[in-house]
Parts: sequence; structure tokens; C-alpha cells
Amino acid sequence: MDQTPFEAEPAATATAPTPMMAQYFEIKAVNPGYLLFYRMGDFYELFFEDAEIASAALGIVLTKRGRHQGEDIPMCGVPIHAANDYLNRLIKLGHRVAICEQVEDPAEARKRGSKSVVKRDVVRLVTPGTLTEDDHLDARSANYLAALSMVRHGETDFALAWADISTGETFIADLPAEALADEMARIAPAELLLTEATSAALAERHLLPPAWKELAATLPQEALDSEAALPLLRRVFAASGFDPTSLSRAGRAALGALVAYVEDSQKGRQAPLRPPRAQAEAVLAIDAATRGSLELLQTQRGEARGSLRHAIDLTVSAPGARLLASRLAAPLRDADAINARLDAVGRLVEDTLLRARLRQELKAAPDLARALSRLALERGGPRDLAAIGRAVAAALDLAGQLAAQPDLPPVLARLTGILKEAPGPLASELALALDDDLPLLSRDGGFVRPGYDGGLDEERSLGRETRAVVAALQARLVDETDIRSLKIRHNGVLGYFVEVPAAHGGRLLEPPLRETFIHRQTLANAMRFTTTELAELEGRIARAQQAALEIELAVFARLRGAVLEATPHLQGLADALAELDVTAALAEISATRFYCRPQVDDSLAFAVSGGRHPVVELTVKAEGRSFVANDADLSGSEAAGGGSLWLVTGPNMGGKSTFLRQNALIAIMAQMGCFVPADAAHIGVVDRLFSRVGASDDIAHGRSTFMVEMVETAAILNRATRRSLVVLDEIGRGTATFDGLSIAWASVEALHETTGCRALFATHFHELTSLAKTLSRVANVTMKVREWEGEVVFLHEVGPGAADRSYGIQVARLAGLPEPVIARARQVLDLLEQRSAGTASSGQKASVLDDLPLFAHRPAPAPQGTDPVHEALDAVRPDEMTPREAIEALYQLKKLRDDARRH
Ligand SMILES: Nc1ncnc2c1ncn2[C@@H]1O[C@H](COP(=O)(O)OP(=O)(O)OP(=O)(O)O)[C@@H](O)[C@H]1O
Repeated sequence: MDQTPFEAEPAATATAPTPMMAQYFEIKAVNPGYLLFYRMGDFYELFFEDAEIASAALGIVLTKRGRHQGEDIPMCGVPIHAANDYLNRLIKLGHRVAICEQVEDPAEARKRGSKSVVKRDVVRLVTPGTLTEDDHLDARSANYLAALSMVRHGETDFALAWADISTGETFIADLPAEALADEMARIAPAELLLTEATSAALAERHLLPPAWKELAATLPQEALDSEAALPLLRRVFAASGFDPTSLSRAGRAALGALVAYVEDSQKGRQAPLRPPRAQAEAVLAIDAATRGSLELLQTQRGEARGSLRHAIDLTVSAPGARLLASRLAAPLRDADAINARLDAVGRLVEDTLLRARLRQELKAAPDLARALSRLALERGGPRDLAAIGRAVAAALDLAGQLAAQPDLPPVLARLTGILKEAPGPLASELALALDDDLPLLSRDGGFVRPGYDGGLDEERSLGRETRAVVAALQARLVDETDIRSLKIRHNGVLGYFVEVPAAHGGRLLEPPLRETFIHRQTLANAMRFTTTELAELEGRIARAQQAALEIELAVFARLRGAVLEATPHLQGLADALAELDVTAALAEISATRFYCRPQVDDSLAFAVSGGRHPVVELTVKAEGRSFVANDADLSGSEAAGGGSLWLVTGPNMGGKSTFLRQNALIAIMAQMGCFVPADAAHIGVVDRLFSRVGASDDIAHGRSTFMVEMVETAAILNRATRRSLVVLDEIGRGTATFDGLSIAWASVEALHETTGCRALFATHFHELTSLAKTLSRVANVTMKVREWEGEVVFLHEVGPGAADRSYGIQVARLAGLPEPVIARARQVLDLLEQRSAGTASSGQKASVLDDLPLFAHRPAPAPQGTDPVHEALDAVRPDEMTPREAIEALYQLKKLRDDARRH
């Protein structure tokens, strides 16, 4: 290996860098924006600014190596064996890395002259969107690379192409500007390719939230050329017969840029990209704010735990988990398609035994798509081949189990058909060829099963026999030298050698033994030699090993070829396995958590009885409490002018948000083809779902809480249709009371009169409840509470009617506001309620406040020792009490405490 450091080269002059530095600069110049991992022997080294960035990011030592233009060159290095880990950390921090390897044997370089530099080249660009290794990826999440093209005059505004090169899945969509943010929120790519001009347009028109900039990789304008894309796309998708002219110009440009970027990053290796699928039209539209507010894939704090996905993901395989996440992100809108999924889930809900068997088998099936992708990109090893073999075998087994069932619903019948076609002979071949215990890399050898290849077995036994000869040689040398401790050993540097303790070494250097023993190395307590015979034997062993490895590599190449040949077939199989896993997992959850099958059709129904929140139910149960199920009926009809709107009032902490969210989640679950947490549910397919529950600031965008709320409310009022479901929490609370109330009032009217959507509207403005008298489809419901001894008890039960108060002070007390503040707040509230009953103008309310006695602004603290409860407690002598007296004392104490509260 070439380990020449810069300083060992001819010294650089002020004008001419050393040959190696010249090579470094050349490679660096064609890979701008990448940290260059420059291979030097057993290290990747980084220089100049790259070294400074990487050492700071990775916490590794920054040193210097050589000089350039009179200055020290900053340098840091990562050892090859740990490079993956460092690479992973850099990528997670948003860096891009170019891996530059030595691409010739240093011996070749030396032939060109002693000063020539080993040829190096970038063999791979590693970026967040082009990862393929398991240890770089989350097994249960997709990792998308996206490319966005913008159209100035045309049929659409943008086209987005996206692909997960770790599985080959590829998609394309033409998008109007207003749909861009929603799509990006749904897809959540790891990296976004676009031009400077597109980037500027997005920023100027506020089309994406600012966070997207962290994902952006800028491409030159010519990279997004619809004409240049055609030959590339034709070549890449040739086998599938996909016709790139079927795409819009923008679509071609985006997909072309994506494919070219993938090819460039993989330096000529072919990622197994599948022909792009146009995203089905019929998907429930959920905007970014709604996704965030409903915590579908992660909570608002960015955690997986607490999200809907976390609560309902019972899949047993990583591909299943990825599919579940994508279904959750894109529920359907077509009632027939939804019902087909529900039929399949229903069948597996009923058949517990079949479900258990399928899940057991699926659990053992490896991640076929990712193994296939690694093999295609020449990054796969024997374990990937074995994984494919096992997945195919599992598919056949699953097909067998399903085929034995009568009257399978269409989805399961379709999956059975695909699984049945799994290439059995390929799986058998792989099982025959591959040993049980496999190395990660093919070049390590030792993975072909004995008995599979006669030639290989021969070489291996030759190697083994020669080792026996080595053992015999050691015995003979011990006899000849009479050194009992003489050993024949092996290491990576010397190969085979004879080792004797230092004390005996001298004898081997003297005649007659020195005729036989050739000195190699002297250590502190041992001496090492070789002999002609040993060198010959070593040669034989090495040749046998080399021959064996060559045969193994040929076997690997042949098997890999056979697997890659079957790529489209295997990808289809991977899809089917994932779909079966999702179906069985949804059935499992339905059966174990008592979910019900929703009735889904094209009506405007939304009737849920005994509905529960799928996530809060779990937390409440974990705390040993029970979740209170609630009904919701927002059903309406075209004839009646649309769906109903429920105004939900009730105290803080009473369960309003939970109730609102649970109904939105039930709609999502139903439309993704899952049973729902309810006793019964009838859902007319929702086209768009809007949910604003819990306010958030958008400081980065320069918007206050109130501004965000208004922007989002505007989006709803402008975009909701009669088929939409709108779930709104406390619109208008972030501004002056009357402004807020007026906005809320007008919004309810607009939703009712113009939009006619099904809606839940939670509010603390009790004045709104009078709308139910005038608007026919508005109904009032309230979260019930019970007051008990001055405390408020939340029943979490939704009932008809309107709350007459908010219990804000009681909740503040529960939250631990200091007692004097609570007491003072009570006084203010009492006065406000007494004096302003029936008043409506703020002027009058102000005068009420003016009248508040000033002395009371800070109630004097109770004098120490006069608290009757404390006094009574002090008087208690537990040791002197009978049990009956103790109980009496306890009652007495509680009474004193209650009396004190009343005054
Ligand atoms: N149906 C229910 N059954 C049992 N517990 C519930 C139920 N609904 C809510 N809770 C509990 O009450 C807590 C508060 O609920 P939630 O956040 O929905 O109240 P809220 O009325 O929206 O309050 P705020 O107005 O302060 O936002 C939940 O975290 C949960 O523990």
C-alpha cells in the first residue's frame, strides 16, 4: 500500500505543489461541496478546510502534514476499519463526503518511476439521499432522494421525482405550487435536488417552510434539462419498457436530474431503480400543519414515541414498517380500494391461527429490497445473497399457507398469486451454495458450503493437508534442534515462521543449524526464522487459498448475477411481503385492541360511537386508568347542505383536544384501511383533512402564534370542501377577546354556510354556542365535569349542551400556581361574574376591574401557627391513640381542611 506522506515527497516550491498534492487538488476541484476522504494506506485523510470541518464535527485530533505555500497543511484521518461510523456521523450532520480510493497497485505506480503517485479516484459520493448500507439507514423508514423542477410556462408549476435507492422505489408527480409543501411534508425526503433559480423562487414565494434548506443540494441549470433526460431515462429504464415521453417535460427534467445524480454518486454502478410510479390521485390530502398537529409519524417535539405510527405499528419486518408509514402518510380516498384493504384485514382478524402463522414466517423473512439494492451497487456480500434466498423461501411458505385457505378476499388472493411465483429454484441454489455462518464480505471467503463445488473442496483439502504437513514439519524440527519450545507460527507480516525463545536463538545462528534456518526477526524474548521447506509449504498453502478464494468469488459473482437477473421479479415479491406484513399487523392490532371495522362509503356520514384515541388510550391505560369512549356524529347530506359542525366547550384539561384529534385519527385510520378504535364507525370518504389542535409559533418564519393560526385558518376556509373534515381548536384565542370571538364566530358561519364540511370546533368562547340556535347543522356538546368539594373532576365525557364556565382557575391550581395568586384570581373572577353578568361592552368590564379593592391584590399570608389543620396535627399523638381514635382524628382533620377552604 502506498503510505507516502506529503513530506516524504519532493519538497513543494512556492509555485508548484508536490505531485500528490497536485493530485489531491485536482480531485478536490471536481468534487466541490464534498469533504474528500483521501485514501492513504489504512486511513482516509482529510486536508485543509475539510480537515478542520471534520475534526470539529467528529471530535478527532487536527494535526498537520507537510506544507503548502509556506503554511502547514491541516490534516485529520479516520482509520479504514472505523470509517463507516465516522461517515455516518458526518452525513447525519448534513455533510456530503466523496470517497477517494487508490485505484491501482502501488507496485504499478512505482514502475512509472520512484516519484510517481498512486492513481486515485472518487469511487462514491455519499450524501443523505443516496445511502444504502444498513448501518447508515433506519431499517423501518424509507430514505428518499428528491429532485424538484420548476416550470415557467406550462401545464403545471413543479414536478417532483423521488426515489429510495436502498430499495429502488421511484415516484414522480406534477404539482401545482400550493400542493408542494403538503407533498414534501408527506414524502419527507432526506435530500432535495434543485437549481439556484428554483431555490430562490421557493424562498421568495414562501412555498416551503425554511427547514427544507438544510436538505437542499444545488444543481446547475443544465442538470434539469427535459431533452437531455430522455436518452438517460430510456437507458436506465430500458428493461421495464417504461416510456419517459409519457411524463410531462417538468417530470422528465426532475427524474432525469435524479437519475443522473444517483449514477454520479455511485460512479457507474447501477442502482436498481424501478420504473417511476405516478402517485395515485386518490389520496387523502393532509397538509403539513395537520400532519404535525395530529402527530402521525412523530410528535410535535420530534419523537417517535407518542405518535400514531408508534402506537399502531405492529409490523414484524422492516419493509412492513416502511409500507405502514407510507400508508399512514397517504390514506386512500377511493372507497372501493379502502374496503378491499379492510376485507383483507378483516379476514386475518377472524383467523387468529392463520394470522399468527403468517406473522411468524414474516418475522423471519429478511429485507429483500435492501439486500438486492446493495448487491446491485456492488456493496452486497454473502449475507445479502442468503437474505434473498431466505426471503424467497419464506414467500413460498407463506403462499402455501394462504393458498390452503378457501375464499380469500381479493387483496390476499392477489398477494398469494405473487408469492406463489417466487423463484424457488434460485432460493434452493442459494441455500445449497451458502454456508450457515457467513462473512460480511465476499473477499473474506469461506462462505461456500462444502460439497457445493468440487474444485473448491479440492483446494480446501489441499490447504488442510498442507497444514498437516506444517504440523509434521514442526515435530521434525523440534527433534532435529532438540528445542522443545520451537513452534511454527503465522502472522500477517511474516507469513509462516519458526519461533524459538531468545535463549535458544543463538544455536540456530551457528553451524550446523544455520544451514537450515534463515533468520527473519529478533524480538525481546524470541527469535524468528524460516526454512526453505517452510517457505515452499507456505507457497503451496497460499496458492491453495488463493485458488479457493477465486473459486468462491466466481461462485459469488454467478449467484449475484442470477439474483440481479431476477430483480424486477424480486422487487415485486418484496412489495407483496411488505403488504402482507402490514395487513397482518393491522389485523393484529384490531383484534388485540378491540378496534372495529369502519363502514366506509361515498356518503357524507361521520358517525363514531364509542370512539377512543389510539395513542392516549394506551398512555391512560398504562397509568392504570380507563379511557372514556365518546361518540361523535357529524353526518350530513347534500340535501341538508353538508355535514354537521359540533361546537365543543368545556374546561381546560377536560379532554377537548383528545376528542378532536381522535376523530381525525379515526378518519385517517379508516381510510388507510385499518380498523378503528371505536365500537362502530360510519365514515363517508374524506377528501381533505384539516386539523389545528395546539398552537405553535413559527418564529423562524417571522410569524407570531396568532399569525400562524390565522394563516392556517385561511388555508382551511379557502381549501376545505364539502367532503372535508375540519378539526379546529380554539381559533382566535391569541388576540383580544372580542377580536378572537368575532373571528371564531365568522369562521363557524363560513364553514357552515359556505363550505358545509364536517367539523369539530373547540372553543372557550361560550358566546359561540348561541350559533346553534340559528345554524341548522351546528350542535353544542361539552366535556362533562363534576365539582366536588371545591375541586374539579374531569369526566372526559362528551355530552350535549354547552359549558357555562372554563374552570381555568381550578386547572391553574392543579398546575401548581401559588395559592395567593389562585385566591386573588378567584376574587377577580367572582367580581367579574357578579358585576358583569349580562354586560357585553369592554368599557363596563374595565370599570368592574377599577372597582376591585386594591388591598386584596396580594392576600396576606396566613399567620404562622394559626392554621387549624396544622394545629390539630400538632396535637395528634399517634402512639397514644387507639385505631378508632386515629380514624376519628383523620375525619376531624379533613373537616378542618374543608372548613378552611370554604372561608
Ligand atoms: N376520553 C378520555 N378518557 C380518559 N382520559 C382522558 C380522555 N380525554 C383526555 N384524557 C386525559 O386528559 C388529559 C387532557 O386532555 P386534553 O389535552 O384533551 O384536554 P383539553 O380539554 O384539550 O385541555 P386544554 O384546553 O388545556 O388544551 C389527557 O392528557 C388525558 O390524560
